[in-house]
Amino acid sequence: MNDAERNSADDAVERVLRGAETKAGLTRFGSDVAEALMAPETTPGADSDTDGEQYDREARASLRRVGGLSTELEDVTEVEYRQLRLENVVLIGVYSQGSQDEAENSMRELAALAETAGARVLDGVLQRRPHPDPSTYLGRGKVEELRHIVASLGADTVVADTELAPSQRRALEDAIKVKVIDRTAVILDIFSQHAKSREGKAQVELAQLEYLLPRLRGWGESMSRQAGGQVGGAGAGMGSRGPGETKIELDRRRIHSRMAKLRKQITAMKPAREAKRANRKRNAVPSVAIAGYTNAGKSSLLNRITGAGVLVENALFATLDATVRRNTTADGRVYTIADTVGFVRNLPHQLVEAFRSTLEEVGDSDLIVHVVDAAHPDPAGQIATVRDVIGEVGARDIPELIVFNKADLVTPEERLVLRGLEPGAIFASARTGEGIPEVLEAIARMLPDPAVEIDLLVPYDRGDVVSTLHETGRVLSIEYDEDGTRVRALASPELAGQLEEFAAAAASA
Ligand SMILES: Nc1nc2c(ncn2[C@@H]2O[C@H](COP(=O)(O)OP(=O)(O)OP(=O)(O)O)[C@@H](O)[C@H]2O)c(=O)[nH]1
Ligand SMILES: [Mg+2]
Repeated sequence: MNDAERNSADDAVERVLRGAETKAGLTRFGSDVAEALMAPETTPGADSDTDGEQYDREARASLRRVGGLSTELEDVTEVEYRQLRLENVVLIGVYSQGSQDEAENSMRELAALAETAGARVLDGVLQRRPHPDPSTYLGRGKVEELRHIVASLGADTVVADTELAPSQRRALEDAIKVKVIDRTAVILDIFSQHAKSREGKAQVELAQLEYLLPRLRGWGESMSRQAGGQVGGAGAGMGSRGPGETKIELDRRRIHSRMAKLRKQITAMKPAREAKRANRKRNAVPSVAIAGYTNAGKSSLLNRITGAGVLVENALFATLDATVRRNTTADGRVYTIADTVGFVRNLPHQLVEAFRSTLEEVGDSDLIVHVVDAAHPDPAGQIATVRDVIGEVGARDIPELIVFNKADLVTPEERLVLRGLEPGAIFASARTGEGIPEVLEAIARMLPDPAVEIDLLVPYDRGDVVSTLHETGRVLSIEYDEDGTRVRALASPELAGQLEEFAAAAASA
């Protein structure tokens, strides 16, 4: 291990921490973090432009690209940045007997994820075996095949469809000679590009560091192995406390302290969120949460419904922060409607916390509009995944309205199948507007009614009371008397309490 190597390793961790602090949106797993994760000898910069085979490890390591590049990039716009960082990837997956369809769907989803992250997918390779190989993920023979595929396509990155153990990743990189990342890294990368709120950014950075930590150890092992080799048997004590080891300790401490700081920040943000929610509860405005699998068209549907300018992208995970809008039913009742982050199968456990803020929105809602992509190859699987997660956040008892979106893309036969799957569902298209009136009608019908029935006599100069009832209660009848407006309505207990004087007036009139 030479000085240049040590310095650039230094820079990599430096960049992760600094990049995430200053520009969370630009911290990419495909680049900065992955570089930090990588054993120095397998950095693509060392291999891609030269024939790495000609050099021994140490020589190649000395060709390794050093950190300056990413600092230069910090000034360019995100679009340019993403173009510059476009990677050419090959996907790999392992599936066991009898679940080929599922494996292929999972690969398609991984391809969509990779594209969302800004990569170009060149190919995908699936291997059928009972379990992934513990040392190289794919079996030995397939690894060799993969090496040829990667070389002939000119791919620079391989993405595995599950989470790889740090040692598997290293072994694969050694064999294939390009960067290897896993599904979790891709999702983290997307999250870091899309998190917009302070809380979202903090949650994502925390998840990134959590992911980084055990892999840092893997990296440390490879470094101390090298150090041990250099020092030899006589200096075993020194070798085991070599520079690499100390550096890892230092990085680990810095990461731990950064994580502690982030956790504190996140805890501090929670009260603000809860206050906001409590406020909504106090006003007794019913809330609707739009939930569903990623890319189902939730944001598009919300746009159609409310004309809200929520970001829509043909990319998974376009939405990372809950977006709440206000809407009214045809009969004038006000409700809030919130967009949420898309669900994904096998959500990496580090990311569950990053989802919490939007999942809470779902758990606290009065109605869940569950949007399903009608054109997806496996709608039943998607519905099941979403319902599982809904159950996990304690929202199982909340009424659910299934909307098959993208109805413009399905044939009448496919509709029949979907109808059989979910007889109560509504077919809609955020693109053509089909079914949107039915969705609005169903929301109005399924919103909970306020619980208390009240009779009021409201003086004519208190028109505000009548409009409040229209907005937050349900007006059953209305008559105009000479001494005021007589209203029979359903209202929340809170509102009924506030309007007691008018109830008394009605009773004594
Ligand atoms: N053909 C068709 N495409 C649609 C329809 N609704 C949405 N889309 C497309 O589907 C893609 C995803 O839409 P979004 O609204 O971003 O999906 P989302 O569920 O909010 O996705 P995330 O926020 O990433 O979870 C976009 O390319 C939309 O244009 C539809 O009714 N028909
Ligand atoms: Mg969205």
